[in-house]
Amino acid sequence: MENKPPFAVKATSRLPVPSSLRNKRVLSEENLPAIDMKRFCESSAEEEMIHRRIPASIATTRPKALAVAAVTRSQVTGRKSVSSTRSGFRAPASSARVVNKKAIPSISAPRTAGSSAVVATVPGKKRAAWDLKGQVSDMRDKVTSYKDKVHLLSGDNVQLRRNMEEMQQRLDTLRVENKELSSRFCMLETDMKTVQEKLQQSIHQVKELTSLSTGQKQQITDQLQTIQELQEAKQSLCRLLDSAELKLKQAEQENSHLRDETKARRAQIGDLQQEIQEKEEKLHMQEMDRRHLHNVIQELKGNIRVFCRVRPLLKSEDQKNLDQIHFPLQDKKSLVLSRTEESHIGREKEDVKYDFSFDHVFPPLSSQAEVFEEISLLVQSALDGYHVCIFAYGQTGSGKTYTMEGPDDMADETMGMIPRAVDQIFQHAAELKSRGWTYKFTANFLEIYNETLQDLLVKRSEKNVDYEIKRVSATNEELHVTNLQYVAVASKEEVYKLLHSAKMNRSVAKTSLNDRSSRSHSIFQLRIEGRNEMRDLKTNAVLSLVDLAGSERLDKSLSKGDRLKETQAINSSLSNLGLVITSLSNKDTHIPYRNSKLTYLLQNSLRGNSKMLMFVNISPLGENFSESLNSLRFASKVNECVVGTAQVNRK
Ligand SMILES: Nc1ncnc2c1ncn2[C@@H]1O[C@H](COP(=O)(O)OP(=O)(O)OP(=O)(O)O)[C@@H](O)[C@H]1O
Repeated sequence: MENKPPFAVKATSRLPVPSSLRNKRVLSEENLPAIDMKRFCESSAEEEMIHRRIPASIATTRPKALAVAAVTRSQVTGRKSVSSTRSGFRAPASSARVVNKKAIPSISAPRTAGSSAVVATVPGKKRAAWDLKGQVSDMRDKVTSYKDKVHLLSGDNVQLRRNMEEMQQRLDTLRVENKELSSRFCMLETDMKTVQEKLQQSIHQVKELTSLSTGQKQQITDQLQTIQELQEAKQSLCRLLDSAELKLKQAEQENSHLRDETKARRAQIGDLQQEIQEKEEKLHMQEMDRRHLHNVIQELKGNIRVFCRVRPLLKSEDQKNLDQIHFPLQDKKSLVLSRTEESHIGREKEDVKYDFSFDHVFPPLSSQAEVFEEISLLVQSALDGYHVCIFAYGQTGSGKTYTMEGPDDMADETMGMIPRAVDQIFQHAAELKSRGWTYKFTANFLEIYNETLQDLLVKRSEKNVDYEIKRVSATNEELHVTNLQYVAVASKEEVYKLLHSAKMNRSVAKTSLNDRSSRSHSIFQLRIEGRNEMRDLKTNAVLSLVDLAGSERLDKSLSKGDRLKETQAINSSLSNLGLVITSLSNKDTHIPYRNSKLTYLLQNSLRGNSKMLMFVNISPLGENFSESLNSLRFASKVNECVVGTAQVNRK
């Protein structure tokens, strides 16, 4: 900050100014009156400050008066002026003159009068030495004149004292004013400091604002650039929008065209749907007719049919040991068993022929597929809601298991009737889905050994439970076996897994129980529950596929212990099966189902309203002739039976 003199500040200040200074504005050395410096020097330090402001000219005012006196004295005494130097106030005469003229005009008047009196008393001539009187008179005059001068100077002195008092008063006033001004100055300085601080703050703020503004300017520049980019993007989007709108218009036109087309198509679909409905109805009627005709054929054929299958000679078997089996006609229904027997009289040997005719005869080279083709319609009946039961009857080793299940190393070609039937059932069920049919399947697999039931889906080690055949309820004729595994299956693969595990469980038994599998009946059952929501139809049927125990008769003399018991049990159940079929054929009031576990379990599938098929399996070996003959005779009896008309289990 610039250090300006305080008076300069006062000159620009708007604070009130004392009247004595109002016209002078600035207190200068010219305006100050003459001051008694002796007294002035005795004043306080504050006064000293003022003294410093008083120019030297003021100090010279006193020596001026003394100088006049000194000059006059020198003139009187005739000595050279020394007093002026003695006073200690040496000032140039010119400055004394300036003070006299400008600073104190009021004092000069009495002094002027005094000086004129001194001048008047000085004579122009010198008195002669002898004129002592004259000289005394002159001296007296001089004394008188000096007295006057003293008197005048006393007056001057009084006047000067008055002036000095006035000046002192003025000085006091000025001091007060100065004090006020100082305090104001202090206040102003404080104000100024505050203002300066504010100014600094403002400058700082300005700087900050400037930097902020620079940043904002940059931001604005960036934003302007962004705006430009956005505008460009907007323009390109507008172009896209235009093209999209154009496309939309085209699409709308296309859409309305398509709508018209859809309308026409819908009408077409309506017509077609009606047509489909009519055709479906027709198809349904045809299906019903098919089932009816199928049933009629079954009836004509008899509800129980018998197929004879002769197994081929195995590699391990002797070719010479071949039995005399002939297939005389091409109708695939006849079979002739012949051998040379002794005549009645015992002298001659004669060829004896045994003719048999069945629903179908399969020679040794018949494939599994050919056999299944003949039973597939029967299997289909199970999906239609008929109980179906297929047996394999024959002596041990005649090919029953091969026919029903297939060989151990099963392939697609050698698959037996059970896996083929399962395959067909699931395939047809899937096809019938489009006609509104949905099916639920439940499988079980058991064996009957010595008139006891065993679950083939459970490992033998876990079989410590009793299996009892019971009716589901008093009003429901359906049967179930307690503790037996009834497994819900949804695909043929799931059933194949069950068949495999049953085979494994059975093979364990085979080694531990002396080929028990040949001595037991194995029964695979698949319950098929169909539902047609559209037509509110339900079907419920059981497909039973049975591999019967070997039917050979053992020499009673050789049968002992368990073997005898087994044989008796097998013979009992097989003969009971024959009895049941005969009773059905005879339309007996009592059918002896309860005589064996086999007939009791299969009673619902052995009724007149069910469909039955018996495979009679024959060994080609000559050594098995008698057993083959027995089997064929049994099968012929069954084949002669007419057990009634099959009925669909439909609600
Ligand atoms: N049609 C056939 N083609 C080829 N091999 C056959 C045929 N039928 C049976 N076999 C074979 O004959 C043998 C005996 O057949 P399988 O075991 O099926 O007789 P089984 O009557 O079931 O005997 P078991 O009462 O002891 O079970 C098996 O090795 C089997 O592979």
